[in-house]
Amino acid sequence: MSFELNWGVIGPGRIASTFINDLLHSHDTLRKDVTSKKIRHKLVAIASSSSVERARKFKEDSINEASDDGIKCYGSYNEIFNDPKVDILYIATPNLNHYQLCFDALSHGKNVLMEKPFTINYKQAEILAKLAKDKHLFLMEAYWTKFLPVYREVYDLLFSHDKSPIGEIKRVVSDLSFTFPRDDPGMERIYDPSLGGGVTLDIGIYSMYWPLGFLDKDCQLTFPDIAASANMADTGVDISTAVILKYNENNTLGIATCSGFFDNHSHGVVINGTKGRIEVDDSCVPSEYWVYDEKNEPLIHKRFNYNGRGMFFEADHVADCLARGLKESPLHTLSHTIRMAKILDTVRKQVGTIYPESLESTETSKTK
Ligand SMILES: NC(=O)C1=CN([C@@H]2O[C@H](COP(=O)(O)OP(=O)(O)OC[C@H]3O[C@@H](n4cnc5c(N)ncnc54)[C@H](OP(=O)(O)O)[C@@H]3O)[C@@H](O)[C@H]2O)C=CC1
Ligand SMILES: O=C1OC[C@@H](O)[C@H](O)[C@H]1O
Repeated sequence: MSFELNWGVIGPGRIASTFINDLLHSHDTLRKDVTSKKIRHKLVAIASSSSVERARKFKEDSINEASDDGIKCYGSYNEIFNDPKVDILYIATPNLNHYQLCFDALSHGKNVLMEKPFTINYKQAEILAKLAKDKHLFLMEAYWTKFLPVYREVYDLLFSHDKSPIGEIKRVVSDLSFTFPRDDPGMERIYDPSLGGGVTLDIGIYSMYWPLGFLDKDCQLTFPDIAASANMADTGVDISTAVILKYNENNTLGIATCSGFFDNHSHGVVINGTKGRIEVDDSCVPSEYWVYDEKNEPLIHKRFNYNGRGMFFEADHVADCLARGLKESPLHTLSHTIRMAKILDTVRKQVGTIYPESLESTETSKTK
């Protein structure tokens, strides 16, 4: 029996277009549940807050005709919350309204895949997690990196065997940096504090998730000591940031950096152990990893190629969770999301990225 998941999209912009293209049009053989027809994804509705024409344009641009089985287009977000055909909403708006939209979606009984950063702050993240639990709905932060084959294999190498090939993990160093041109209109969401800008919430989250995921994988350790510092943009948000996370219980260090000043072409992640190290090419979209022993001898080198961006790994995982009746991903739990939200709050406080009170608020109003 095939499980069909009916998706609705809120925020028909850049990343939503990539996600939908992956979801519907990638037939990669690594998508075992899709190629075997165990799960089937369907897009049933798209909502734009600007106009119904914008939703229609998104449909025309992102979806081939074969996938258009009567997709509804709405000119307001509120309408999609009330569409009974929608099983799960993928919310892909800029950071500023993540909390409000997710709150409304859950309140209307919809499961949610919420783009990163999950919320503006920790308090909002906690409220959403509790709401999903109270309403028995599925909720996951769209930290898609965690579902890519490189992340999964490295994780399994380190934690699913009797012996890790690099001994005890002692340090994780990671970076994610891109050139974010100050005057490019598409960069508004990075520079504008009223849109929840700053590199910490935009890309720092990717580099910080490696230390969190590998040094405190089950979020069981005491919250780490954090020291953060940043270069600031003239708009008052951080644009190049360094964070140290010190875990006292297992005596480990995470060093996570991110910058909007340059593209980092060097390896994005190094996991140092007592008997070797693992390097990963990129902290956001990893496609390759290397394992070395303590004498710097190469042990493993593996590269993955697939068709599409790879956001389908996350989407297929979500479908599998829903098919199994799960309300939370076992791989990317809400504890991870809430822990990360607390780390992000701490970093922002230390570096001085301040948002308007309206963004930080946990009060909700009705979405139009
Ligand atoms: N997983 C990943 O790899 C990536 C994730 N992201 C995340 O996805 C989210 C969206 O990013 P991106 O797609 O680049 O965003 P866009 O700037 O393309 O905006 C997405 C859509 O959000 C809607 N929107 C709602 N409110 C606003 C507002 N106040 N200002 C502007 N647009 C608004 C607009 O659609 P309409 O008006 O029609 O409703 C817009 O098209 C961000 O939170 C970002 O962090 C971004 C890039 C990559
Ligand atoms: O999530 C993201 O990943 C890729 C970056 O280019 C983008 O700014 C960010 O939002």
